[in-house]
Amino acid sequence: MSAVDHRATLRQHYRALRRALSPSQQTQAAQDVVARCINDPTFLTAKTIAFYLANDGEIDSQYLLEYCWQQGKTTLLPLLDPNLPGHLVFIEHQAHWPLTSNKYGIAEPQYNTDKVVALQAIDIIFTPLVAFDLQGNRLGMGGGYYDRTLAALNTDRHSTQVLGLAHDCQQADSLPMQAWDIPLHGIVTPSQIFTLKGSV
Ligand SMILES: Nc1nc2c(c(=O)[nH]1)N(C=O)[C@@H](CNc1ccc(C(=O)N[C@@H](CCC(=O)O)C(=O)O)cc1)CN2
Ligand SMILES: Nc1ncnc2c1ncn2[C@@H]1O[C@H](COP(=O)(O)OP(=O)(O)OP(=O)(O)O)[C@@H](O)[C@H]1O
Repeated sequence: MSAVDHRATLRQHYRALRRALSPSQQTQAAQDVVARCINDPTFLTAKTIAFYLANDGEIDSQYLLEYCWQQGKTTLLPLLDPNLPGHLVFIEHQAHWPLTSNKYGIAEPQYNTDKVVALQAIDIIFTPLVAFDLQGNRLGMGGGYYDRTLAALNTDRHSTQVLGLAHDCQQADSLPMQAWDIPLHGIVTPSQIFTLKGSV
């Protein structure tokens, strides 16, 4: 089986696992993630945090987002970059600000250059993922959006922490790595926070 086929098979497997979670399991998982984060020093000191709006059984970051609103943090959501196909921009989003649906049916903020935040100015980027391993490999939906966008962090000096947010059932023993993959600094699941080698 080619590497691409293998990734496609893995995607199907882990997407089915997360979609099989019941609404009450999803709610519990989303609440547990808040409990894990609110004692974490990286999270506590972060002022600007990028989230995503859950799709396809992904762990829901809405409670964590709402907690950040209460704490007065600057919260961001990804938007498919209208100027650079295949890339994301991170846009400020606060309670009740309008959202529209993108081509995948995922809600996203409206494009507004005044609200775009540069990658290096973000303290934590929570990424959605299909599967992760403890080497920091991330298997996403296959669009390459996060890898292309986060590639800028490979070269620049920065303190941005890229953290996967995932259900425990999305943990794989070992995922195939691609040359362009951007390793995660950590992974937050309902049961624990994994801090990986190389993070600050
Ligand atoms: N919640 C969330 N937001 C996100 C991402 C994500 O993975 N999750 N993305 C992470 O990069 C970007 C969008 N990437 C995506 C890539 C593929 C599909 C997807 O559903 N593909 C379908 C086919 C959909 C179609 O073409 O109409 C599929 O593979 O079944 C969704 C999002 C930006 N926003
Ligand atoms: N830095 C990059 N530069 C150019 N192309 C890239 C880059 N990163 C990824 N790609 C392209 O994107 C395609 C999808 O990549 P990959 O399967 O790793 O996506 P993914 O991480 O699963 O998706 P996503 O980040 O959207 O959740 C790859 O076939 C690759 O050609």
